[in-house]
Amino acid sequence: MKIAPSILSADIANLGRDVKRVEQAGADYLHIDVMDGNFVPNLSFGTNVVRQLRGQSYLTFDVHLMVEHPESWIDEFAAAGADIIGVHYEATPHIHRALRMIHEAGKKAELVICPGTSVAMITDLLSDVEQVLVMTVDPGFGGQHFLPSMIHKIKQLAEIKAQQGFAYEIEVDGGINDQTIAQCKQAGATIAVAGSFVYNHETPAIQIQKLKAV
Ligand SMILES: O=C(CO)[C@@H](O)[C@H](O)COP(=O)(O)O
Ligand SMILES: [Fe+2]
Repeated sequence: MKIAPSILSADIANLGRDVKRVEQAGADYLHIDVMDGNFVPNLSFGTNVVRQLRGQSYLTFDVHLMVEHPESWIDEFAAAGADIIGVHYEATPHIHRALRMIHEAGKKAELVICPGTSVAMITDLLSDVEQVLVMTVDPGFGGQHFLPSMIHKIKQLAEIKAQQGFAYEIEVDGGINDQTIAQCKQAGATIAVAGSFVYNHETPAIQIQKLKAV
């Protein structure tokens, strides 16, 4: 599986150093959580953080937009250096337009679903995305417990992918550690985001190796 450390749990006063640490440890993506205080009850990073880190890292930037009306932000995050832009199904009545805008900006489109959204709601969109992100916690905070009841969605997405011949990656985000990642992998997930498991440890590289070993 690809590993995408989430900088939400990094030491923000030493963000550049913490990004280098996971880059050198073999991380595949860098997961950047963008929160607007409306769609989720928290604030995090803006375009300036993406732009500054872009100058320092060759990792694929996986930008998870937890903002209302993500259409207003797609071009700005694309210009700042995002490689993959994730938009929540629940964040806009015009999700198809948002996904199209990501492609028009030359980036990979990711569709994200909250725990309360079923796969049935997004089947008409699956041919239009490079990545689907199944939230395995309620979005907004790091360090929450994994919701095992989300596993069936990963299985459903993996089945549809095989049946229809789609190539989307299946990403999981929230409460991922060296135990829960195994369940996700078995269900068909191909990318795992991990924040607190990686960064709430004095040696993030050891944590990444543990995840990669699964
Ligand atoms: O999108 C989010 C939270 O809303 C995540 O990307 C978190 O950053 C994951 O943190 P952990 O659950 O791995 O600590
Ligand atoms: Fe995230």
